[in-house]
Amino acid sequence: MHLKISKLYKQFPTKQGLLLALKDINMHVETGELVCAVGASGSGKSTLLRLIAGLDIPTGGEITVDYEPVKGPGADRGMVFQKYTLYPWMTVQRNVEFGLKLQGMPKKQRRERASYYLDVVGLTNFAKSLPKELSGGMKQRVAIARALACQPKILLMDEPFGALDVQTKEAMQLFLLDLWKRTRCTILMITHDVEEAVFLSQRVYVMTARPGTIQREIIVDLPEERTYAVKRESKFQTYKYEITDLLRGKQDLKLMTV
Ligand SMILES: Nc1ncnc2c1ncn2[C@@H]1O[C@H](COP(=O)(O)OP(=O)(O)OP(=O)(O)O)[C@@H](O)[C@H]1O
Repeated sequence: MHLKISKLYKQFPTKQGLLLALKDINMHVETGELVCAVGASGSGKSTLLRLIAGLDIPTGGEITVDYEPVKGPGADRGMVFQKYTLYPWMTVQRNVEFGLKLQGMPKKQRRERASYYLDVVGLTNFAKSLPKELSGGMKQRVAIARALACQPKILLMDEPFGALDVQTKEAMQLFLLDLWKRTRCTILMITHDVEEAVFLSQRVYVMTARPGTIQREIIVDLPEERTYAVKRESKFQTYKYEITDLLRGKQDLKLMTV
């Protein structure tokens, strides 16, 4: 798998005129990587992910998956959003099967595939439950199982843990790292949480706002085996401060001009 984004621009028409949401974005994700794009509100993170997912069209530039230009949504890219997007009237099992049903997969095969991924996310015992019977973290695990069930080349995650409380969020980060290690899936995640980006990634793209650009690519040279203890290491803190300073840079400048 090779995701490549070249000279990507996105403009939106607004009442005040054209708004440049993304400017000259260049990035890539390779097979088996877990990469985060981190940025403040308005840096164009969601816009970027929507363009990669094929839910919107760029104003300029190109996105390719395995050298094929993205022209619309496709099963090769799985999405997990911040807000739970499960169908409340369907059981957990049916929710996970839904995408496979749309693809026309026969019933027996999709039952087996969904059961497999429910096991991967540790929710076999909740297959018959309704989403309302699950905690926030469990709902996100169902959403991840649903995306993985379609066996995408890359999982695109839009602030997946943003709506969770601090403890659940930390547990879900460890869950994601463990899942990534077991399945070796390729993940591009966007987040505004610097600590989350450093904790999860091998590489971090730092985005700044107005217009949204990639200010820096940072290779996170931390042990692959990450536990909470990593967060206390001075190297972890250095990455965190470096990224926070990059994000703060523009804000300080703005404050000085007010
Ligand atoms: N459909 C749209 N029409 C007009 N402007 C838009 C549209 N979508 C996004 N924008 C603008 O583009 C910029 C980037 O928005 P985007 O939601 O991608 O940022 P973000 O980094 O994901 O922010 P947040 O973390 O708050 O979700 C913002 O200024 C936003 O107002």
